[in-house]
Amino acid sequence: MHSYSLIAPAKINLYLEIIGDASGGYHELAMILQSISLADRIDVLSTSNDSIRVHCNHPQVPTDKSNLAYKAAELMATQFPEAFARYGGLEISINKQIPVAAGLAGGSTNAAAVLVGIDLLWKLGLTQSELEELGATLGSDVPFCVSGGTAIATGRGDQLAPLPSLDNIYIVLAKYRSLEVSTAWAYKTYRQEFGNSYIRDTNDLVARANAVHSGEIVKAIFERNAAKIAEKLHNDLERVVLPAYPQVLQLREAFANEEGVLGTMMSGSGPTVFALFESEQQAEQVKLHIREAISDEDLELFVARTITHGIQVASSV
Ligand SMILES: C[C@](O)(CO)[C@H](O)COP(=O)(O)OP(=O)(O)OC[C@H]1O[C@@H](n2ccc(N)nc2=O)[C@H](O)[C@@H]1O
Ligand SMILES: Nc1ncnc2c1ncn2[C@@H]1O[C@H](COP(=O)(O)OP(=O)(O)OP(=O)(O)O)[C@@H](O)[C@H]1O
Repeated sequence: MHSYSLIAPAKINLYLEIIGDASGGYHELAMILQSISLADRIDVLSTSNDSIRVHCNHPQVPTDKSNLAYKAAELMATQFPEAFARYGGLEISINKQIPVAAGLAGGSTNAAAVLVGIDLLWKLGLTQSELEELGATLGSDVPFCVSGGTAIATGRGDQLAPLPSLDNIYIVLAKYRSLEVSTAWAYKTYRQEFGNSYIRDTNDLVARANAVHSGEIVKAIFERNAAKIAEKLHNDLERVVLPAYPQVLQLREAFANEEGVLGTMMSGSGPTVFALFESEQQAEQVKLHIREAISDEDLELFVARTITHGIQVASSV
């Protein structure tokens, strides 16, 4: 095989609680991550030269060494120099459907797809946990993007425990195209404003267990009860992003006033806001209403659904 075409799904955060400081300027988290059907397509191709090249159909995405997909390929070339020498260079094409800098792990899922694609292309036979470990060196969201589905993520977001998979909960996602929120800014501002309220002694296991409130949403996930899950959505980063970005707050309020919305929340560090629905029809209807209510061409709206997997192979040649 000389090329693999992969599907790289976005994620939403059903739950994000900041528990404390971790090392290296990161924060210790308790999260629930969920893969969704909104996805990019990544083609990974072996070439006869010895270089790595990235192409993307989206003008906002860099194609140089700063692209996370490039970094993933470079990491594999460094980790497996013999395979790199044997199989030659790599050409990576990104067909971007996931909005950029949106809090949906767009770059992270591209990197995860490149790790999976190169593993197959070079017949390395890496395990899922080996791929996740490599992914963690590229970014906190990358390990989840490899396996996907529904999972609890702790540590800096890279320690994963799978949850029962949630299929076919419908979602509307809303994002202003030109609005970007820096993830580093969101965490730094949270630390400055609320840092003294989280658990500092991270070795105190009882204090930590009491501090994490994710128990109820986890129970609702085990029951596969969409309405209960939607009631327990939570994201600590809303405390800094909503006051600083009135447009994100406006979207949160717009969804909250719509009929059929089970629950609404900002994803990750934003600025995407999502809402959950029992049916596709309700989701489509609310998408239409929001489009009418906020007649701004900068607003992007998508209907998606929860899915049970991360990176998947679409085809190989
Ligand atoms: C907001 C989320 O998307 C929620 O899933 C993630 O926590 C962020 O994941 P990511 O974009 O893959 O993050 P990284 O590329 O690892 O880190 C970007 C920046 O976010 C901050 N960061 C990230 C993760 C974490 N647990 N604590 C942090 O403080 C750090 O300042 C870091 O420099
Ligand atoms: N493959 C990629 N796809 C999208 N953006 C990329 C990629 N590689 C690098 N970037 C850069 O990373 C920045 C963040 O984009 P990305 O779409 O990954 O954010 P995000 O969805 O907020 O990620 P997360 O939810 O993991 O914090 C962009 O502004 C872009 O310049």
